[in-house]
Amino acid sequence: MSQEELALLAAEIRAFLVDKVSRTGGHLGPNLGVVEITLAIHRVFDSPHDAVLFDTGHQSYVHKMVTGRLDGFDKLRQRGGLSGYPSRSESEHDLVESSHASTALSYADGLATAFKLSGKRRHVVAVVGDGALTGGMCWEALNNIAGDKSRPLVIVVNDNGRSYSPTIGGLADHLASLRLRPGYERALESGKRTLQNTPVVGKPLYAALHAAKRGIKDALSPQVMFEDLGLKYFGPVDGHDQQAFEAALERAKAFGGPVIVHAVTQKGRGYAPAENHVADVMHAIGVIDPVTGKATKKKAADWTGVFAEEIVKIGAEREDVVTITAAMLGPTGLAKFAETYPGRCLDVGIAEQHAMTAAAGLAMGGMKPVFAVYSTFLNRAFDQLLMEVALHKQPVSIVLDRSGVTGDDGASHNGMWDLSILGIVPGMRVAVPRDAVTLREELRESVAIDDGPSAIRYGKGAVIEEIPALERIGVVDVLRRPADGEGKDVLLVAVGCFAELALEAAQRLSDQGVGVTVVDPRWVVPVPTELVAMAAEHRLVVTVEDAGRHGGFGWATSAALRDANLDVPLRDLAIPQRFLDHASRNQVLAELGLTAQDVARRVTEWTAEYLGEDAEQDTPAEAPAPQAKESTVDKTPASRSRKRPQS
Ligand SMILES: Cc1ncc(C[n+]2csc(CCOP(=O)(O)OP(=O)(O)O)c2C)c(N)n1
Ligand SMILES: CC(=O)[C@@H](O)[C@H](O)COP(=O)(O)O
Ligand SMILES: [Mg+2]
Repeated sequence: MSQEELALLAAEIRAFLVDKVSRTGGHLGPNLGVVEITLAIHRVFDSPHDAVLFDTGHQSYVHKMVTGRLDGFDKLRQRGGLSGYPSRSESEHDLVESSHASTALSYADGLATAFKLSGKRRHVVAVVGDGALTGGMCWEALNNIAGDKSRPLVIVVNDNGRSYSPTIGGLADHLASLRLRPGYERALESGKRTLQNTPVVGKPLYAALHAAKRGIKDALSPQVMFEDLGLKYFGPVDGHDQQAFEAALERAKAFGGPVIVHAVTQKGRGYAPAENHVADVMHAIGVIDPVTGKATKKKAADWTGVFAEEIVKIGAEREDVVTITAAMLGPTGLAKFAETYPGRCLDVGIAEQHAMTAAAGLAMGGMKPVFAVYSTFLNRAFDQLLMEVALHKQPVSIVLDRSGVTGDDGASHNGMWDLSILGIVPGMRVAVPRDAVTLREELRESVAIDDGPSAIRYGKGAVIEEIPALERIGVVDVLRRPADGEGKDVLLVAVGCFAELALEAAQRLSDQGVGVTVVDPRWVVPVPTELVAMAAEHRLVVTVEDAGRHGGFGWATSAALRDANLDVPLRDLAIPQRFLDHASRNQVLAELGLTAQDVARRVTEWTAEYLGEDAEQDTPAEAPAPQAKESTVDKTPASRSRKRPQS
């Protein structure tokens, strides 16, 4: 294609992105910014012979378009449709299922070594954003990449100055300084003239400052920074100037060793509503009107919003409260806090590990840190939580957003591992609110804890204002008791947002004559002792949670019942231990059998199995086959729960 044709193609791609992503939702801003660099990479390199990697992968839509997946965009991020990230099952051009940031350079280092060892002459090209580059893994990788200069490895730094919000920290300042370089040169020049012409200061000071110039330049120039690491650096290049960027890539390719090509791009490029979107230049959108860029559906009150409001109130009451985000100020609900209390909200970049240990340091220094993070990204900071926070009994509050099934972002973004990993941290306490009222309450309870770590977890989407309790016993809320004339057949333990589902299931069961008590444990780690006592009064315990089954709440409760020598049978409904395909949250939950109808159906089956014929009921006709995982732990043939004799 000629340069004119390429410019037309870029414009067509942008129009296509706006048209499709406005209908499905997805990562619009990042993809509008990488049109030219993606085309250039595919023109200069030979994918899939050459390995092309996108860090995080949310900016791989254009790559998908030019590798034969144009038709898939009608169902982007929907069940059975294109993934929102590179996907190995979709194309041989996708090498990794990226989506957790800052991994591409490590993959690239490994691939380049593998190609070298197997004698293959294949280039590796990794595109990494300025945001992703704030993650520690990138620097571990750069250190190793620079250690072997014989491998053809091209790192494209896609520098748009933003993660969601402007990228922060020393590295970001380094990159930003480049754009200001003419000003920097002029400042140096004028400083030089002023000093030379000032008789009192005179030549010695000028000489000293001149000697320091190299130091100043080091501090301001990313070129020096990368070259000091031993990496060849080309740039900065205008990442929207296709010809210039291709020329830089050709040079990088010819160089033959590890090289950084620094592309300056504009996130949201070419679509005014994105370019003018102050908060995050449409990093990730829902369905919008493509003309105005406005959301077509009114947003219901959500969990993040409730947290956002309450933490601002808590911040007013306690000056020691300091919040932390790993580059997700808006999405985790901390933007208002940061605005209200400047200096008391730390955006540390995509650096969850650092965030956790910095939180420990803040707590040691007398502050009350509140680290708000998506549940799936907590995985990154597990060791820091275990060793730096928990071992030192530091009162860090962790606020886990997007817990449980999130759906459309696919396997990596479901927050289904948090209870499993938090459950093994000594001294850890975890609350799971069921509604907005308990979220506010449990957040305050967490912030009040001063002798160790605690977490509060909630999911994606709308929140109910209040699901009232009949009574609180210890920390446990009783939401429903068996109707008059019904026995204490089933203790249905609903974790967090599943309270509503459990109440509906209980009503279905009551209609069949099964007596159900529904409780919300509120604090799920450790398992409340009151809950164990309640279990002893019932004939069957069923737990239902929006969390991974292995090591989840049902798992832990089962162990607690065993420890108490209780023989009451327990069945747990939770997310099975497998990676879940992308689809809407409700579709995924339905596929897992985590709906009120399915829960009622399973409990009906179990009551027949465990409670004998007196409780046997017909299975509701309309219920589909359930697939949620349940355990067989504590399955006893006894028709009554009983205290096991002490031995
Ligand atoms: C470990 C991890 N933490 C947080 C995120 C959430 N996240 C996704 S994209 C993004 C910003 C990425 O910025 P950058 O790499 O500069 O890419 P851009 O969107 O600007 O192109 C963040 C924080 C993530 N994907 N992985
Ligand atoms: C790429 C990434 O990790 C985030 O952008 C994520 O897709 C955001 O998800 P939410 O839309 O749930 O905030
Ligand atoms: Mg960026």
